[in-house]
Amino acid sequence: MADKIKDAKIIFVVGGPGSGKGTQCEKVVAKYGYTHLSSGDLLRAEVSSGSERGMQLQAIMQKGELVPLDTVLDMIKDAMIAKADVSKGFLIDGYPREVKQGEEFEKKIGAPCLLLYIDAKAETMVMRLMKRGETSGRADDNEETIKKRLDLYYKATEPVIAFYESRGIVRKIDSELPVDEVFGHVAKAIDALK
Ligand SMILES: Nc1ccn([C@@H]2O[C@H](COP(=O)(O)OP(=O)(O)OP(=O)(O)O)[C@@H](O)[C@H]2O)c(=O)n1
Ligand SMILES: Nc1nc2c(ncn2[C@@H]2O[C@H](COP(=O)(O)OP(=O)(O)O)[C@@H](O)[C@H]2O)c(=O)[nH]1
Ligand SMILES: [Mg+2]
Repeated sequence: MADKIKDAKIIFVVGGPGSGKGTQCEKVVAKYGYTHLSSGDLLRAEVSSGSERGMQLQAIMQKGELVPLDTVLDMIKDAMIAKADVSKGFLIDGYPREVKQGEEFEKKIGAPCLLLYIDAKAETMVMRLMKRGETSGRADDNEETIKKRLDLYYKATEPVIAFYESRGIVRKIDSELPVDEVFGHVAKAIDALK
């Protein structure tokens, strides 16, 4: 299976909750035709299915905690295999959430060629999420859960960026700018890939 995906580019999209990962990924899909896999969306789809597993996931997500590593990784892997024949590249959005998740991904699937670090200030992220919460219907877009997601991001996910920085594949993107300007920088990072 892993050989099928071997030649496709793998891009990790990492940033805090509400930093704009999903927004930028959509634009990358439109311009480059890459496959966007949001780990959060995959989990929410499982929740919507009403399965037993979905109900367990919902309880974890509502608290802003991390779902067990194997669960998310299996979902990502299955989604990648399903697209392997047609995809030139994969945007892995919202994963890895902790260094261990990155290590397991590489063991089971492959190495990323780029990590897009979507960076916004904490207060910006909170503001965006509160706004998104007015219409998103997401059980975790509320003040209390947002705070927990942010705390966990700084504690568990930021170390992921340092881990890949030592490999020279991190591109830090200032996500305080207007969406199209942010995308300009994202596109530059992708164009630089060979
Ligand atoms: N690799 C992942 C991705 C998501 N989650 C769970 O799913 C929730 C929502 O994830 P996601 O959609 O990625 O949300 P955020 O990054 O917080 O924000 P977003 O839409 O806003 O990217 C997380 O809080 C977490 O409980 C997880 O455990 N592990
Ligand atoms: N002003 C501004 N808002 C943004 C930008 N990017 C995303 N948003 C808004 O911020 C919210 C969170 O964005 P989203 O892409 O869902 O972030 P994610 O949680 O990182 O996936 C959404 O409501 C977006 O409309 C940006 O560059 N500028
Ligand atoms: Mg998102």
